[in-house]
Amino acid sequence: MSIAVAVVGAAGRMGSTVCQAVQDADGLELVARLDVGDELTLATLNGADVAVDFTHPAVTEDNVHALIDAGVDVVVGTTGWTDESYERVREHLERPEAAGCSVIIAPNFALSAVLTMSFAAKAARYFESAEVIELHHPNKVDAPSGTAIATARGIAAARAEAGLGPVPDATETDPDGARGAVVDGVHVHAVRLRGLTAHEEVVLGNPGEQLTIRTDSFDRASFMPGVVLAVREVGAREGLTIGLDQLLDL
Ligand SMILES: NC(=O)C1=CN([C@@H]2O[C@H](COP(=O)(O)OP(=O)(O)OC[C@H]3O[C@@H](n4cnc5c(N)ncnc54)[C@H](O)[C@@H]3O)[C@@H](O)[C@H]2O)C=CC1
Ligand SMILES: O=C(O)C1=N[C@H](C(=O)O)C[C@H](O)C1
Repeated sequence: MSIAVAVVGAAGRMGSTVCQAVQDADGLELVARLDVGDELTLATLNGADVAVDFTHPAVTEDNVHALIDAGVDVVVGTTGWTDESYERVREHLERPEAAGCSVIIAPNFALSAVLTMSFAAKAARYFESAEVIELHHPNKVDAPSGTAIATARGIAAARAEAGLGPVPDATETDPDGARGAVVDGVHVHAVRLRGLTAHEEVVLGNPGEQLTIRTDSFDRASFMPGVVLAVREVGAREGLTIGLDQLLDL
């Protein structure tokens, strides 16, 4: 039996690519293409088992709650999630009327990006310094990227677990924010450049040495195997899953 899939944000860069990937995937059937202005109801979802959301950070949480209310499993690639918004989804999924629904939210579905996050967290405890540089197309609406935030948080957690203190940094004056955003103590720098798609570099430093871990998504095709895997797996999971790494044997 095939899995019926609705795509929310279907007219966008990712949504349109996901529609094609679903149509090309064995055992998946595209039953609805929804975009801004469409309601998310049983009728518009057109019998979907799973809805995939690639929309906008300002609307994705509301979409997920509406999709759970409509009784479908949800796969989310949209960024902008916080501990608080994750918690609200978790609580929603625990309500009796949401029984049987599950949600996967991943800041990045590309294997190279998922491995970059994993390798960076593994390496972090061995280095005094760690910074994240993300580089994206100039149409991206949010900065830093969801992937960079997740990477920085993974590095920070590993450093804390290893008992490392703050990264060394003698900066005394930085009126214009040249040192970038600071996510859990890790500096994150965002580049927006015509010609790029989605890229990230993690730089880790010790006296006399540097480790660079880099991921490059040259094409949105890079995200599709991860999205299709999540669509296939979401029905077998319970509650909220955060990150594609949870579906891989890393
Ligand atoms: N997790 C991952 O692997 C990836 C995540 N992303 C994220 O996906 C999101 C979308 O990125 P793009 O496709 O590049 O953006 P986009 O701007 O090309 O597409 C977004 C689409 O969502 C639609 N939309 C906006 N509000 C809506 C609403 N309330 N209901 C339904 N549709 C609505 C827009 O009309 C548009 O068609 C961003 O947050 C981006 O960071 C992007 C690439 C990979
Ligand atoms: O907007 C994008 O393009 C991307 N967004 C995600 C993010 O913010 O991490 C994933 C990937 O970097 C592409």
